[in-house]
Formats: sequence, C-alpha cells, structure tokens
Amino acid sequence: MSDILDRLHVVLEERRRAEPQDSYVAALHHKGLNKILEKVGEEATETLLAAKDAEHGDESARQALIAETADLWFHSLVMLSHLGLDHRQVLDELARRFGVSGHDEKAARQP
Ligand SMILES: N=c1c2ncn([C@@H]3O[C@H](COP(=O)(O)OP(=O)(O)OP(=O)(O)O)[C@@H](O)[C@H]3O)c2ncn1[C@@H]1O[C@H](COP(=O)(O)O)[C@@H](O)[C@H]1O
Repeated sequence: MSDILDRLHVVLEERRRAEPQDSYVAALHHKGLNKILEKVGEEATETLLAAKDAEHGDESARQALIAETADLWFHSLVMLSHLGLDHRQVLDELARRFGVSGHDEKAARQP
C-alpha cells in the first residue's frame, strides 16, 4: 500500500516542475494553494455524502465511496506536496500514535 504512495510521490514531485497545460497536478500547483484547498474541501464533502449513501446502499454505493475517498486522499497528497511535505511524515505520525517508530511500522502490521 505505501509502495503506491511512494510511486505516486515521485510523480507528484515531477509535476511541481511540469507545465500546467501538460498535467492536472501541475495545473493545480500553478493555480496555487487556495485552489488545491478548494479541491480538498470539495472532495471531503463528496466523500461524506458518499458515506451516507453507502450506509444503507448497495455495492455500487460502496464502490462510489471508495472512489471518492481516493479522490480525497489524492488531493490531500497534492496539498502536502505543494507545501513541501509528503505521505511519509503522515505515515510516521500514524506509526508514532500506534506506538512504533516508522522503521518498525512493517513489523507492527504483521498479524
Ligand atoms: N490519482 C490521480 C487522480 N485522482 C483524481 N484525479 C483528478 O482529479 C479530478 C477530480 O476532480 P473532479 O471530480 O472535481 O473533476 P473535475 O470537475 O474535472 O475537476 P475541476 O475541473 O473542478 O478541477 C479529476 O480531473 C481527476 O482526473 C487525479 N489525477 C491524477 N492522479 C494521479 O496523478 C498522476 C499525475 O496526474 P497528471 O498531473 O494529470 O499527469 C496520475 O498519473 C495519477 O496517478
């Protein structure tokens, strides 16, 4: 799971230097933090609406919630990238709360 975050991170870093007309992420960086935050807010709202639908919904409602959550995570990663941060600091923080260092994180996930 964190492998895909690592790979996406590499792409997001490249997009900070890309031309806005060539890439959605580069266009977001070009528009600036306020636009990125607007997208994070939009995706958060869409995610909570999808969660309400999924509560008593069918499989397609559950899939829609997964897609909206992916949009929210993705735009949150763009926000972190815009500010010179990335998923590794967030995973380290979660690991700290879980009572392990980032280094021990994989071991802690073993059943
Ligand atoms: N994971 C994603 C991803 N998830 C969602 N999105 C985009 O996020 C947008 C979602 O916003 P909306 O649903 O509001 O759609 P929209 O109306 O088109 O958006 P706006 O015009 O309102 O900004 C869509 O345009 C999606 O295509 C993503 N765009 C890119 N990625 C990843 O980022 C990488 C780099 O993307 P580019 O910068 O486009 O090369 C890609 O290889 C992907 O791996």
